[in-house]
Amino acid sequence: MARAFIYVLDSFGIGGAPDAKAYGDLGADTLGHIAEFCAAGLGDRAGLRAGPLELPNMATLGLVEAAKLASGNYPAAMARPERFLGRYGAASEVSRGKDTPSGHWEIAGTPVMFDWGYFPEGPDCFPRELLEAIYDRAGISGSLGNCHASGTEIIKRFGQEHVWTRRPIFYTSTDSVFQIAAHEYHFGLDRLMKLCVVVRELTYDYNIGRVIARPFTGETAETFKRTGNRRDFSIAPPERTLLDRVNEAGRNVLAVGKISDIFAGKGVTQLFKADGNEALVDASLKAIAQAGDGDLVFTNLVDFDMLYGHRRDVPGYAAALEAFDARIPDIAEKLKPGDIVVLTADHGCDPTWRGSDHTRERVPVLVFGPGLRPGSFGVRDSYADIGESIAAHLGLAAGKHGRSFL
Ligand SMILES: O=P(O)(O)O[C@H]1O[C@H](CO)[C@@H](O)[C@H]1O
Ligand SMILES: [Mn+2]
Ligand SMILES: [Mn+2]
Repeated sequence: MARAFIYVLDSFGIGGAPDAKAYGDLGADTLGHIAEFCAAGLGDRAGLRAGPLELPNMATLGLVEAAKLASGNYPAAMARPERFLGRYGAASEVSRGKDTPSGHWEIAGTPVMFDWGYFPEGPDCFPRELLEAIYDRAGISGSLGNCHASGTEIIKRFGQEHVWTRRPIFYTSTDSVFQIAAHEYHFGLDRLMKLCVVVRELTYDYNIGRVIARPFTGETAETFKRTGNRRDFSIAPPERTLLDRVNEAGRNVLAVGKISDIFAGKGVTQLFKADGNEALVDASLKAIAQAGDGDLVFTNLVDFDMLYGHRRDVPGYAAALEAFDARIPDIAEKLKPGDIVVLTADHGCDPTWRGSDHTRERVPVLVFGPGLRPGSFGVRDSYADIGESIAAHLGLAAGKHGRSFL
């Protein structure tokens, strides 16, 4: 029996990317800064959490050692275990984008060696001819926003006008994304999804990685709230990924959360949708219970990034890490001989950093399973080593990128 379970803690970087400076991210360190803030009493929030960051299970799997390998520093005030229950290391990203698809595809053995298209900073960031084509094809009279923005801020700013005019809110970020916020009832969820399909079609020529539907509810700037009905319309990965390779070998890929969207459905056998980290972990446990010999369960935990990293919310991020850490025994309990679990991340999103975008960082790679020999495999040059290690574990032929550390 050999099965593999990947959990991507979306945006859980551990600093130290060798090329961080080129991204304006020199010194960014998601874990390091959260630990530092918590140690200084800046991670407290009444009713949520207090004190130094405590991640006892991930620490036992090698997290603090991985952080030291990646950034040169131990995270502040975190306990350092003497014995480890997992194999650990850190990995740098070779893909040029510090975005979700680039990170996930590289984890799945397929780095992105081309440049994505981006929309420039400043007002009217979308080309006029693209907007005209969208209005024409979708039958809408115009749009609001049309700038770089944080998704929660922009619905506060334009939500009311959107409800009055029914014009969708268009915005982007330093990622290769075209995001569309619209009210679930006043605009309509189905209408938003159809609009995204049109925009997806029209943005292939601009080499845009994702069109993202960001539905929200509420009636005032104070009560507007994004819902769990977000959907990502991604372009397909440029080459076969680990998911296709598992699939072509006649095995199943069980995709939990955003994974299927991120891979444009390619190689996915079965989809498990859930909203929020807790429900996503529950869904992953169901997937694990169903997984057979040779199967892959691939889970994305989006809250770290969407609710806390982009929102620059240190206590929120710390509490979410602590909550996930407490679920690790639930995962460990489900393991059978021959199973391996990989905990990793797709990029950083340091909640102490300027702005609201992702940060270029190394990521932790924590591997555990019955009978797996503990110890360090050092800093890997590419996330692709993760995909190759899983491929080797599942008995698949070697791929084009990366080397197994198992
Ligand atoms: O600010 P919100 O809407 O959460 O957007 C963020 O989410 C996008 C996709 O993950 C990123 O590109 C960033 O813009
Ligand atoms: Mn991400
Ligand atoms: Mn993000």
